[in-house]
Amino acid sequence: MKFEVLTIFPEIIECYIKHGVLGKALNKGIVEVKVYNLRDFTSDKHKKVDDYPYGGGAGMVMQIEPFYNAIMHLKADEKPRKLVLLSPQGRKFTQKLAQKFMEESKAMVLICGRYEGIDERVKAFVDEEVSIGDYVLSGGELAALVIIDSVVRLIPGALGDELSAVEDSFMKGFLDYPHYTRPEDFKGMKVPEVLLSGDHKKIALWRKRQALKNTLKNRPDLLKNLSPEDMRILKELC
Ligand SMILES: Nc1cc(-c2ccc3ccn(Cc4ccc(CN5CCCC5)cc4)c3c2)n[nH]1
Repeated sequence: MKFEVLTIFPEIIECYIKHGVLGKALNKGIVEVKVYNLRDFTSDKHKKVDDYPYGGGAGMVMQIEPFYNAIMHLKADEKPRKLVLLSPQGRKFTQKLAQKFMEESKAMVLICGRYEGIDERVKAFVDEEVSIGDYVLSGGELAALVIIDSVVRLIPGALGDELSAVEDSFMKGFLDYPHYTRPEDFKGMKVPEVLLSGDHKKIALWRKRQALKNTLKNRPDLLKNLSPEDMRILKELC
């Protein structure tokens, strides 16, 4: 899968993608990330990318021309790609949308604005407008990285054999169970006995109960379409 990122801060993207799972996926050739500096698609000597908003108002707005020039440059190879604009006003990004992007797109262009946003006319050239949450970031780059990271985790082989995105809690529809590792006793804080029992059936049931308990407490909105077994466990918790 190929990601092409349009931004005025390429370093933000370039720095992050070198590390962890993403870095490994890049080294394995499972993923390719190309970052383009929008200033390279300006036509003035000052490489201007923003201007005052028509109609007045605080802050600056990013001009359409650098976005248009960059998008036309990418489209010159006539390869299919999904163009995604990051914005506070976009469609909410979820694990389900990450799965859809991974399944449907061979290549994605992630368009990152800054300042108070970008000229509305850029939207005529994009396929999706996406928000990663109901809060205002300083620009689209962090949102782009969230999308790249969560989509790459879903690519078969990206996580290596020892990990699996399928186990990620949001894939199962509720929150994760608690995790513990050595030491067994840290200043009197002990690991739950069941996890030391070696009884895998009991451990699995304990984990399911804990996951449902966490979900009931923090994200009851996720508790729909439960299996009869999960519903039975949930009823015991109430
Ligand atoms: N999920 C998510 C995505 C983003 C995001 C994505 C792209 C850009 C480009 C610029 N900004 C900063 C920014 C600052 C202020 C406004 C305008 N105000 C917002 C609320 C009232 C009016 C808009 C935009 C971005 C933010 N933020 N959060």
